[in-house]
Amino acid sequence: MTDPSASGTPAVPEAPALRLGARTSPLARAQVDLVAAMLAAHGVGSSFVGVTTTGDVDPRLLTEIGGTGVFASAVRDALRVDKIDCAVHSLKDLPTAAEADLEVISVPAREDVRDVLVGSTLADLPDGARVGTGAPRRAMQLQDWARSQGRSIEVVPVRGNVDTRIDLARGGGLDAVVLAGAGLRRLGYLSDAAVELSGSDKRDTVVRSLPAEVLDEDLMLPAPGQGALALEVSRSLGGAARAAVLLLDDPVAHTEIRAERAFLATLEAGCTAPVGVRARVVGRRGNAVDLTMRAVVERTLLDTLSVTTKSLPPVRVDVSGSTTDPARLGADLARSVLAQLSDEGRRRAGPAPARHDGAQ
Ligand SMILES: NCc1[nH]cc(CCC(=O)O)c1CC(=O)O
Repeated sequence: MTDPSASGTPAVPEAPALRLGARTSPLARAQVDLVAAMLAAHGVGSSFVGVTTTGDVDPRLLTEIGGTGVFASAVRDALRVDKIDCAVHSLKDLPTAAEADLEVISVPAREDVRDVLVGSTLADLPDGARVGTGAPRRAMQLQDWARSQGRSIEVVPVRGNVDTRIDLARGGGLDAVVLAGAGLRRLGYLSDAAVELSGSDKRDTVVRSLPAEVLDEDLMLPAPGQGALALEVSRSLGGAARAAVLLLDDPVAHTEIRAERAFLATLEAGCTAPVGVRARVVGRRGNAVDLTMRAVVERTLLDTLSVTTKSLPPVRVDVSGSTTDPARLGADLARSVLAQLSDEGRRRAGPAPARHDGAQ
């Protein structure tokens, strides 16, 4: 990370020193450092401008603060008043609605998209284990896994930055917590070594000296956009500054998040919704990409379903195809979920039963 006074002359003299804005949490800082290093590799200097957001100072659960984008809005305001040239967001925290004056122009290569259980491996979780997460998506999938294994898990709502949550699994009364692997890796907290144990290949995964397990996507689909950064600028940003930010775009990551976010937007759900989805670019033919998509959605997503369905397994859907418009594939997949849910809702409500009893 370069500070403006220490950044010196950029290797490309005409390239601007970009002011990168983000939250001041350790993870947001690490993400800005990463972007600064990518820019530096292209000879572009940068500086960090920290922004305090409502999400950082409000101690309530994110699902209670309500609305989406509590982390993003203050950083966006810094773009609007020209305090920064480029916002560095965790893409999964960014609302899907487009902003009239701002645009995400670059999505760098994705970090690990998977979630990680920290504090215990799955196999070592005791029955009735207390597992901390504030994300309905993670709670839904943990409970679905427990149900399929004939085990029980108590999901405990938690929040706080990454360190706070890890500490809850270190004598904080919880057996484990679930965190995004991307955040843990960016902070340098996750070590994941292959070890040979009696001929079989196992992994010895450790997070800040606690046992951990990277959760397979079959068990835990990520949040839309998880593991990706969004580089957002003003629509009026031009010239060398815009060109420098565009250098960091990764077409594979950008394609995947277009499909995932279209899925979320079509469900009209936000970043705290019980929705997991993963799009994966598996090939490319001319203008078209081959995409596979899998998603999991809680059955209570539509109001037409009664809360008693909460104990039912979530809806799982998948699709694959060759497309020039990844957002359409994501939207189509969401519509198939909505059709399935409203069908079930109608069946559950049923036609009004004909009454022959006692009506004289
Ligand atoms: N909601 C907080 C948040 N936003 C982005 C990340 C991690 C980085 C990423 O997923 O890209 C995290 C922490 C977490 O979920 O454990």
